[in-house]
Amino acid sequence: MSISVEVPTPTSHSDLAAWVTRIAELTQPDRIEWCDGSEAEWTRLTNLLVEQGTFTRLAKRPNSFYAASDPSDVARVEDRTFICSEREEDAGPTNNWIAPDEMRRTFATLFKGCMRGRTMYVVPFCMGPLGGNISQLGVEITDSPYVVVSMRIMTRMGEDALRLIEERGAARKARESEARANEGRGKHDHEHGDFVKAVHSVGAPLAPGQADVPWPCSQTKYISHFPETREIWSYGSGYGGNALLGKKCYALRIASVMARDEGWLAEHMLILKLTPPQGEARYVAAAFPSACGKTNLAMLQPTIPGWKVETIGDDIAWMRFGPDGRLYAINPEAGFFGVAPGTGRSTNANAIETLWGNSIFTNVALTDDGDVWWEGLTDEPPAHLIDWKGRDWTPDSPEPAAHPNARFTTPAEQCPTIAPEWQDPAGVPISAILFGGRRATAVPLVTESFGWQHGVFLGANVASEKTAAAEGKVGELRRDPFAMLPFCGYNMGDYFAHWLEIGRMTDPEKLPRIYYVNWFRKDANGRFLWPGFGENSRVLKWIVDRLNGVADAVPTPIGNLPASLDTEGLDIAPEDMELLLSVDPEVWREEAALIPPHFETFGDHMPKELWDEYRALVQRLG
Ligand SMILES: Nc1nc2c(ncn2[C@@H]2O[C@H](COP(=O)(O)OP(=O)(O)OP(=O)(O)O)[C@@H](O)[C@H]2O)c(=O)[nH]1
Ligand SMILES: O=C([O-])CC(=O)C(=O)O
Ligand SMILES: [Mn+2]
Repeated sequence: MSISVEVPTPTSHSDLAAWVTRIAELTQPDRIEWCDGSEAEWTRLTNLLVEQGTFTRLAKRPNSFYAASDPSDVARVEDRTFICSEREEDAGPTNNWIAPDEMRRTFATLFKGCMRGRTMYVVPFCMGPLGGNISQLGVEITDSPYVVVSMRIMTRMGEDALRLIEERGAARKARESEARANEGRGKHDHEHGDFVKAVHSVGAPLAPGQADVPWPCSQTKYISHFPETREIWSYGSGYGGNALLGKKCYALRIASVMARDEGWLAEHMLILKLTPPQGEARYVAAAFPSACGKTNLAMLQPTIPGWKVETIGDDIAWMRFGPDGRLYAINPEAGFFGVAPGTGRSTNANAIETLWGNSIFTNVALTDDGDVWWEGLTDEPPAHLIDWKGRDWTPDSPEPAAHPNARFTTPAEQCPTIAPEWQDPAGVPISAILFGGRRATAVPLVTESFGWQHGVFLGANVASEKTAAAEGKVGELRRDPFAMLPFCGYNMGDYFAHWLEIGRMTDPEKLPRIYYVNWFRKDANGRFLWPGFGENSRVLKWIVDRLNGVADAVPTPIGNLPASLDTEGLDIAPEDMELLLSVDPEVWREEAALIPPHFETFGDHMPKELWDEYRALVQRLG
């Protein structure tokens, strides 16, 4: 195949140049641009997006934009997400699988000419601080300028990342020629190339003269991952979780495979720093399913006096053992792609402060004076809005003004609580790991695991009521082990085994302690029993006090519960508090009965240790 435009290849990295040329020949764009990540490029592309009608410039927020997606392209599409491993068994029972050869044949047709009439952007990026040991490199090719500007907020994108890819390439070449000189003595490592290759198209080629739409996308969607070759191919969607390929596709699905192979962890976790009034700062990581409170907890404003929370990350953590045998975490992202609805001054003032400018708002509502609004931003809605579907909206309108999965894209460095060490390439040492989900019943406010293996058992059993972050019915209870169900790039049974293996890689004393939390318990009338948000600091305090050996716990069949929680100044009925910190053996026998069918889906990939934990739980429940 040939292409009528010249393919610029301003790089010394020959594999990268060859790959870009190959993709251009396949997709046939009208123009090709290499992104440098500069301010000038941002200005040019945001202006272009305004001209095309994708963006509306916000009069009230500097350098900020409103975008409304096609109404069919608002969330991750889990049933169109594929792990294309060589063996179906390696994708496991929780992932959709298509054989890599078959997927490649499909893509050879689907991507053929799919960028006609559009510009193909080449976006080099780094996940994690530039040059850091835990950081990883990638290049996304995309035909969406919305994706380019979003990637500039969410990753370290452009010139610097390209230079790192070129340096890696040069270093590899030097290693290879040395190995050749030593004639096979320097045996080759299994090399995966110097960067992850990610191809994205909205799947909406334009015929000559055909007018574009504000949000091009396709009814045909594929979000595909090739774990063995560390490649990502995404077609048909412009929505963040499907299209910003550094995020879920790379930093979770591909990175989880790298982490399995290399002895580290790539997790759907926030990272926060907690400093008690007197005493040492602690770092905590927490995994909750999508739209279950990670961003909120990461930016929490403690209601207990003297305690301070600072933010390292709100969605993804990469953790590796440091030289001292402790687990160190980095946030591989540079921005927040957060749920807008429910974010307001009373729930997450720090997020609101972060959003002062330089931000993109997708599927929120537009105010008459050129600002954005969503349910929960203010107590009183404005008298008139343009809703996310572009219609006039008043408080009497039957539908919400913002889509429930409306999102903001904003630079992490703008967060008032961002920790000074958030970009430390060495990461921060993790003292505690929290799991949780939305559970209206049964699950206490906080439970401490008996140890690492029991903690892995708790993680493997995470269940949550479904949210709007993915297509499907909201509210249904589903298992979401480690909050990684949609994000684990390999067999989840093997993933559980990997977590157990991590626990054997260091001195048990140096491992983080594992907790299970639930902010979402409801009473018979459907009202949340726990006030949540800033009050969650009371739970964090108990956890830190436990780490420091100064708080008591009561053993129960499911784990250790607080003997008491600091509720000073909290307006909560004693009977509610009692329910929040209770374990009903009858209810838990029913809960336990749901575990075997869940574990059985993993067949002989399910580690024996977790079955042991199940049997021990049943025995404790009597
Ligand atoms: N009741 C209650 N709701 C909460 C609490 N914390 C967060 N939420 C709600 O959870 C929803 C989304 O939470 P986020 O923090 O944005 O979710 P996330 O886990 O970061 O989600 P992703 O970005 O999708 O991975 C919002 O509707 C919040 O109002 C809490 O402590 N109590
Ligand atoms: O990927 C997205 O669309 C946003 C996100 O964090 C999630 O769904 O967990
Ligand atoms: Mn997420």
